[in-house]
Amino acid sequence: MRALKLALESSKLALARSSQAIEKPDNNNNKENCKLQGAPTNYIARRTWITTDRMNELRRKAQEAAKQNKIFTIRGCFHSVRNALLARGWVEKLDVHRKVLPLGQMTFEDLTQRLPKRKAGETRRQYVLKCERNIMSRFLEHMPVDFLWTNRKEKCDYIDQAKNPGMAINKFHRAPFTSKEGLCSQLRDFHWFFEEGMAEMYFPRCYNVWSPEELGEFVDNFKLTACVAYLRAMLCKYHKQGSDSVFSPSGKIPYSSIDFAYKRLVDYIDSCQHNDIDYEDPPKIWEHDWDAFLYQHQQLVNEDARIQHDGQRTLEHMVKSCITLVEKMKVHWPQYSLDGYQNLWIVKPANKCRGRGILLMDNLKKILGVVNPSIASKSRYVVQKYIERPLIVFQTKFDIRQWFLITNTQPLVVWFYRESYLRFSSQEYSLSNHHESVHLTNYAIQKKYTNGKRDKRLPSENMWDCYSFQAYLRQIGKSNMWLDRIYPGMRKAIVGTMLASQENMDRRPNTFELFGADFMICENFYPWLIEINSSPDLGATTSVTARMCPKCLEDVVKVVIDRRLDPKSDMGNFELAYRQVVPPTPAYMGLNLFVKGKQLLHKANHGHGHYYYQQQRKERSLATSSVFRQRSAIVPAATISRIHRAMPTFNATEYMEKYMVEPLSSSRSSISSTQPASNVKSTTATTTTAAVGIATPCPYLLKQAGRSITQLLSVTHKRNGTMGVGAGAEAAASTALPPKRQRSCGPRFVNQQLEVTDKKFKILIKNYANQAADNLLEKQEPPSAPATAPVMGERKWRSLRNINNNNNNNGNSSTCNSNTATSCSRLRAAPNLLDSNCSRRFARAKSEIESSASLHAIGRTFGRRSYGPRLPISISVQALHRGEPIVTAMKQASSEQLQLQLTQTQSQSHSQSQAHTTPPISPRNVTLANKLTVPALPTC
Ligand SMILES: Nc1ncnc2c1ncn2[C@@H]1O[C@H](COP(=O)(O)OP(=O)(O)OP(=O)(O)O)[C@@H](O)[C@H]1O
Repeated sequence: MRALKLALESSKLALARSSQAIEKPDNNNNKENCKLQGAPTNYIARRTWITTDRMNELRRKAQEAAKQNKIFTIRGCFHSVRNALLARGWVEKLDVHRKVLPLGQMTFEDLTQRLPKRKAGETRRQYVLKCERNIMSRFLEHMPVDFLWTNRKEKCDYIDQAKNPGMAINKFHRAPFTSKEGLCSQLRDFHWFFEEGMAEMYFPRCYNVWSPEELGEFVDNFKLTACVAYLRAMLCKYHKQGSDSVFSPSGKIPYSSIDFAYKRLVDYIDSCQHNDIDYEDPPKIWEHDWDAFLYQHQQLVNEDARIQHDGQRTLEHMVKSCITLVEKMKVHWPQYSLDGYQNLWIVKPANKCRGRGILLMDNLKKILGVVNPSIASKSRYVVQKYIERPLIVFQTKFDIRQWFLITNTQPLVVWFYRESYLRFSSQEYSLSNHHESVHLTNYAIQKKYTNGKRDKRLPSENMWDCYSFQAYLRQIGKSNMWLDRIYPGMRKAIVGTMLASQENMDRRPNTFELFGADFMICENFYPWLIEINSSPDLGATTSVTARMCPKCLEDVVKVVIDRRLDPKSDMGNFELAYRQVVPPTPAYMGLNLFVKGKQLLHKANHGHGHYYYQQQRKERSLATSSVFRQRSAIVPAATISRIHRAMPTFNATEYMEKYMVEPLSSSRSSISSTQPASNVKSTTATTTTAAVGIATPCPYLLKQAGRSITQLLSVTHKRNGTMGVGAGAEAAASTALPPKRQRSCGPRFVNQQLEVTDKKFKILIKNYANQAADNLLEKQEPPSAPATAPVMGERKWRSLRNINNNNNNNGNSSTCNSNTATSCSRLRAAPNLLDSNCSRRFARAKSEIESSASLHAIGRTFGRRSYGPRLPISISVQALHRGEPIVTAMKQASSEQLQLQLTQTQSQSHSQSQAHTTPPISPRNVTLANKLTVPALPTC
């Protein structure tokens, strides 16, 4: 700082000295002085206006500006900014004069030579002002700039700013949301930044398809969107044009396509409600099935083909089910409002602007051909869902350009401009014509086309300011929509984007930037963010922009300059949208906190750490290099996982399986082999058969046993009921768990059911008979036939199992079957028990988990499908409160406790077992039963 101050002092001294050089000859007449200084005679003759008086005046002005830190530089034609600054006493240092002359050697000639030439049409006054600005700028040659307005980012500017921290600059070095790619990745995790009423986001789902992972996600989403679109298109046609327009005995599209789409949506809803958590084998859909379906969708939507129907089946039931399903889908498909029937996507080059290279596509194969060509190409793309149902004004599409200003990133300060303007396309909106003149509304594209046949009320220059739009909204009876939905929606989206990107922006002070965001309005008047531009077009291209742009620039100066001096000064049309409150840092308590550690080296390293590291890096870079990606023709998920294999990963399930299941199964074998033969012999013939099963346990057997239990236990799925069209479709959404957060943003839905189930748990117990349990079972309980398996566990298990559908069963004694009737009545009679079955079961299940140290528990991520084998005993507890840790891993079973439990089980079951002809269902017992009924598997 001291050095910096010294440098500033010396440059100010130089400025004073240079002024002395001019002051000396000022005592005599101009001509002589100029001769003395070596200025040509005709020079003065030509420019009689440059008197030494005037020169001294300019010098004093420059000196004053330097003293007050009011030196600015503008790159580009931002006349409004220049004029606004000049009006505030600032002096411009032209960008061309970057330290041409050595410090302190400025002569009269230096100041007056090489002045700009007079342009044609320039008045004398304008020219004089221009020359004076030029001369003043020369006075300031060695002075640091205090305010830089530039239209391009240059490294040297940020170096200058580092030297002179007081310098304000109008560009952030890093603003990742300004590229399509950056915006997409910044908003990926937006849900972490959601703030009720402050930061909300409507951003059409978008994928950086150069990344194999996101490409896979896009493909999945494309397919699912096609399923939704197919059912919607079918229903829409059915209702509008009648069944004959959709169904026909000679239809090209097989009827099974409806079933196909229906099942995919049911699966999706199941997944959103976490009902798929214990699916062992999710249905495999082959690529050729998808290809066929996507083709059928195209046929239905674009070619007006019909669905084959023999007329024997009634359509009403199917249509009803589809309507119910689509309604349910709305809850779990946040971007439902922007989807249409065509499944249109917009493919954008990641780093281009002005609409260059943008394509509209609805064919998956073609999209993949563009974004993932077989020949390696440098261009990257993002694929975004096209808003098929935008709000259109007089049948014409438009978007809104909205300015906002960021004046600080840490803490975040966002200013929102109250005015905005609309940009119309030159042709009427149509989904059958995918031409850019219809669908891309940016000015750079539309200026290439003459306006087509459109409503006369539309502006010929294809622009409206927000006031005209508000007048239009009043005309159509939606006057409140601007203030209630559109304007606050845009504001929240901007704040949300900034919060999501804050960490990746510069932290430098005195930096601000004006951004231009593009929004599209949906039919329901919600604004959807399309893009944010870092250098918005501020040229006066139309009468609308000619009025608004200079005003906006002036207002920026008001916020950035005037507010520094007076916080209450006028801010023009800018309003403060967000000012982050930073919590105070707690006082330092004198704790000496430090992290101590040692570098971990790979075991097989043997001192070749660097080599090993290099190898790893090579593998990783190969796996992620574009060439590799191109070669690997990334479509199926399997390929993607192959690419990622090189990456170091940690799979908790695998880890636990490795360290917990294997020793268990091996010890299980040893236990079985050491089992006293007398036990086996003393039992009946059936039990002998069962004993064989026990004597030869294997992971396969255990897995099979576990699977059947899982299938039995996952009652909440009601999967069988929902698989077919119209069969119990309601059940799919009956399990009211919080829906999965979508990675792309959209409207937030409030579901009544979700609120109700906040306090519920769904507990699924899967018993894979762990070592201790087996031990006990084998020692204490004589192996019995499945028909005589103990009963006690059933009640317990049922209580756990039925927790989720308590709402339906509550108070309904018919749900208690003959086995549980006793327990139900007993529970009802007990005065201290909780009011409802639900709470009783919940309480019992919870206490059971808490008290049971013998159970292994494993927490699972929401919504992930489980493919791999499970732990010996696992409890999957879904805490319905989102974000709550699901289940913590519990310790290995203590054999005493298990023994105790099982002894109870046996004693109770023994008395009841005779009464039942069917085997009672209990997790533990079923496992045992499975083991017993499978005498010997070939794989064992
Ligand atoms: N998801 C979308 N749905 C509907 N229309 C869209 C979508 N994305 C973009 N558009 C249309 O395409 C136009 C150009 O899109 P975008 O702004 O992303 O491209 P660009 O090349 O960055 O243009 P510019 O640099 O002029 O802002 C938008 O003005 C809008 O009309």
